[in-house]
Amino acid sequence: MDSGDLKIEWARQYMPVLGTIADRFRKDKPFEGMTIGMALHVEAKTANLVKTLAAGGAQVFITGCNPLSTQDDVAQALDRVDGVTCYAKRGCSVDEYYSAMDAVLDAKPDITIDDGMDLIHRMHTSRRDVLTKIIGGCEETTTGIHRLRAMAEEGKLEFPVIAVNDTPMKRFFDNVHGTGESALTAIMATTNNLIAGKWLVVAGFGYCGRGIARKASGLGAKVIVTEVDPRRALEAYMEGYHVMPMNKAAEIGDIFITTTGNKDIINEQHFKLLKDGAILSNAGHFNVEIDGAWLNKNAEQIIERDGIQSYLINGRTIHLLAEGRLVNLAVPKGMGHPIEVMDLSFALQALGTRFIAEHHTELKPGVHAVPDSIDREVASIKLASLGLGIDTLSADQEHYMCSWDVGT
Ligand SMILES: NC(=O)c1ccc[n+]([C@@H]2O[C@H](COP(=O)([O-])OP(=O)(O)OC[C@H]3O[C@@H](n4cnc5c(N)ncnc54)[C@H](O)[C@@H]3O)[C@@H](O)[C@H]2O)c1
Repeated sequence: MDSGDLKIEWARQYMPVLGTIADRFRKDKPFEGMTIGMALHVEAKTANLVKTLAAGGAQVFITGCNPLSTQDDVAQALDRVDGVTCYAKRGCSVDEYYSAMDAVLDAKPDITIDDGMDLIHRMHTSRRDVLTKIIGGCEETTTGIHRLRAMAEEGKLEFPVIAVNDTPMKRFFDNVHGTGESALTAIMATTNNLIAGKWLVVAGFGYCGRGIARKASGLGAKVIVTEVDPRRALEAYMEGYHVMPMNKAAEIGDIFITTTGNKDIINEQHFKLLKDGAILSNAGHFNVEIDGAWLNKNAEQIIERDGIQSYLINGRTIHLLAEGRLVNLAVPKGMGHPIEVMDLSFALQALGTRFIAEHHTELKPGVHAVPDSIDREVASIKLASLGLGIDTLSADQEHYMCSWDVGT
């Protein structure tokens, strides 16, 4: 086994839910004769999802969904798996990135699996030739769902897509615990900085921001939250965090993590306020949350280290991690989410893909929720793998929960 195979095998040991589903797929072959096109972060956990779909009879074609998140040894190991072709390469140019997407689309997929909606966007613009065969898709992340909903509202989305991100089993674990732990792990591994005692600014108190704030606070950071939603800002305040606008936080923060899914969160006006040595990072999907283009254009000097660009501005140095791309995956030491978390998210992807394969004729073009039965099934398999039991509702309790006639 080479390093890529060893990484995939390491992850497999901690993915009992996906393992259970792979055993079922091996028996039932739900994707026999189908082609699945994927654009996901190509690393060891994703490789196990790909192998699960191939075990179900699919021909799988995959590329990356970010130029910096591919692990080349894993991509090569995946390409050697029967029924799998992998085009991903770390550090590819933008042209190479889209050529690899086109190579996936050349395979004429029946089903797509995206993280950020780049495949689906391409199919609806420059690659409309592949729309004739497609039966549906699955989307992994918040930003991809935002884009899909915007498309659907304009009547532009031409096939059904399952919003894997929007289920409790994804948001409560992947976004909260996955992004929370892995963003901080990546920052610590890249900078070798102490978190304890630092002012750590979290922009956006959504699912990801909550996880980052909670875990940073557990490590001893003094957490500042910036928000635009008054309810979420109040929630952050009640959790014990400092709440303020970014132009105030910019003067105080030592480490910044943006996770809004929005653009220009830290921009020119904030760069001018930052302390010398401030560390900026992004955990949102696209590299638009921190205005790196302004820094590249206006810095008096730029020093490149592995995963860190340091910019000299007005006599102060500002450090940007991973070019502002999602820090937990794009820094050289970024491992992405912990394996156990992706076991749940990818179990949802695998069962969502099967749902599309079996029910696409009943689904209209648009964004569809993951059926609640699938979400519960993933939770139940995970609980069983942990050896944990829970109670069940009695018939009397079920009746009580659905009735209105019993009062005080
Ligand atoms: N790094 C990862 O591995 C990973 C994992 C999951 C999701 N994501 C990405 O992280 C981003 C956030 O996801 P989420 O599930 O937490 O979304 P969410 O919608 O739950 O939270 C986003 C929050 O940002 C706030 N916000 C928007 N604009 C803002 C601004 N200008 N200033 C301050 N706050 C602002 C919103 O009010 C909201 O509370 C998305 O881009 C998503 O795709 C990344």
